[in-house]
Amino acid sequence: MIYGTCIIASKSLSFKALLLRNSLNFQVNFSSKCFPRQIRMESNLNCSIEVNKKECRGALIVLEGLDRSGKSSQCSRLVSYFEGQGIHAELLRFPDRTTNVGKMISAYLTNASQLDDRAIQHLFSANRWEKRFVCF
Ligand SMILES: Cc1cn([C@H]2C[C@H](O)[C@@H](COP(=O)(O)O)O2)c(=O)[nH]c1=O
Repeated sequence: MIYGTCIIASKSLSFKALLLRNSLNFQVNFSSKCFPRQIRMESNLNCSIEVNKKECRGALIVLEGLDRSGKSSQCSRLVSYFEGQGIHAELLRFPDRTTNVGKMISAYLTNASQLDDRAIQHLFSANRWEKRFVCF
């Protein structure tokens, strides 16, 4: 059984995250203040992320939070943890400024270019589509 979790990272909430204890069989303590939300992704009783079976779809763990709330740091820690457990993990970050669309977003975010607010939101969406082969 594979579970995913969505964690809201916030500067104002205090917690100790218990991540997927039953299915992934590990516990992670986050140094920053986070609030765990929502759990289940998929039910396949023969599938455990611990054994990294090819037929498993894996778990998608999403960290959301305000700018500068520590999402990137916590993601890096999670990836390190998984790698230490011998579990393959990929870190995806959005916006991904390395792609063609990401470069346009980066220019917008650094005030190097001006874009309509609605147009930039479409670019954020397109930026995720650019990474679909990693995600699916
Ligand atoms: C991923 C994403 C980021 N953003 C904003 C939030 C941040 O201010 C900025 C990304 O900053 P960052 O690269 O330092 O994380 O882009 C959106 O407005 N929409 C989105 O979908």
